[in-house]
Amino acid sequence: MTPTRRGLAIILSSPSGAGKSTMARRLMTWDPTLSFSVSATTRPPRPGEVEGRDYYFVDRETFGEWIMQGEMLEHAEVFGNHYGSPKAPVEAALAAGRDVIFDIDWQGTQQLAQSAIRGDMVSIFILPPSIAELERRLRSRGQDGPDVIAKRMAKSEAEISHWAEYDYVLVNDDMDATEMRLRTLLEAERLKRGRQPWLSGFVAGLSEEFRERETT
Ligand SMILES: Nc1nc2c(ncn2[C@@H]2O[C@H](COP(=O)(O)OP(=O)(O)O)[C@@H](O)[C@H]2O)c(=O)[nH]1
Ligand SMILES: Nc1ncnc2c1ncn2[C@@H]1O[C@H](COP(=O)(O)OP(=O)(O)O)[C@@H](O)[C@H]1O
Repeated sequence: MTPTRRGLAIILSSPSGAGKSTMARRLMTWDPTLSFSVSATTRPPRPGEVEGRDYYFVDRETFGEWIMQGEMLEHAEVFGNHYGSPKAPVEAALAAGRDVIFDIDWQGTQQLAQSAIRGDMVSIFILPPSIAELERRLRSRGQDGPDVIAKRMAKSEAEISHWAEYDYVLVNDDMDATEMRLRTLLEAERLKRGRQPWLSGFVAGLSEEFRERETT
């Protein structure tokens, strides 16, 4: 069956540690039809990260080749490593009508806003409730050493300075509340673009209920 609509690109950005990966995971549990754009990176895997699920971990040479071959939708250097979104899986998902979540920085977001998918994208910036809490979250994640954490904290002000370039900005104070805000936002964006396939079935059910009332 030919899909009637293209999928929506949903961009999540934030300073490191504000909670965007957590929110991306929660949204995908809530709506399993969401697809995740698995980025390629030259940074080493963290404990527990899985190749092909969290990232494609590649060396600099391979990363450079992918760019040369035009296989990246966007790419950027962040914290001294290269990161980029492989084009083919994203295009396949969007063409099949699946919405795709991106966990990328402001540089990648700017590039996507100039790309062919710009008409079908919504960008969301996630702020921490405070800088002290941001640092606490980076430490409590327990996956980076003090030098890496210091580097990320040092870059967070510059990352935050791009907040106004996004369609929406959320403060991630309470996890459940932030997830609910994201769900509402996504539902509203889908509705706005006629992307709520379940609704026609739901309204058909209401009509059925009317008919049943008329006959009783
Ligand atoms: N432009 C771009 N940025 C990315 C991509 N993948 C990850 N990033 C960003 O790179 C930064 C570092 O990511 P990561 O090393 O996973 O650290 P974390 O943000 O602390 O979990 C974050 O701001 C990510 O959003 C990508 O494919 N493209
Ligand atoms: N609202 C929140 N309150 C408390 N801790 C949070 C909240 N959101 C995320 N965290 C925790 O903060 C840490 C960093 O979150 P993560 O999603 O990895 O951030 P990012 O992907 O933005 O770097 C994780 O340990 C996560 O469980």
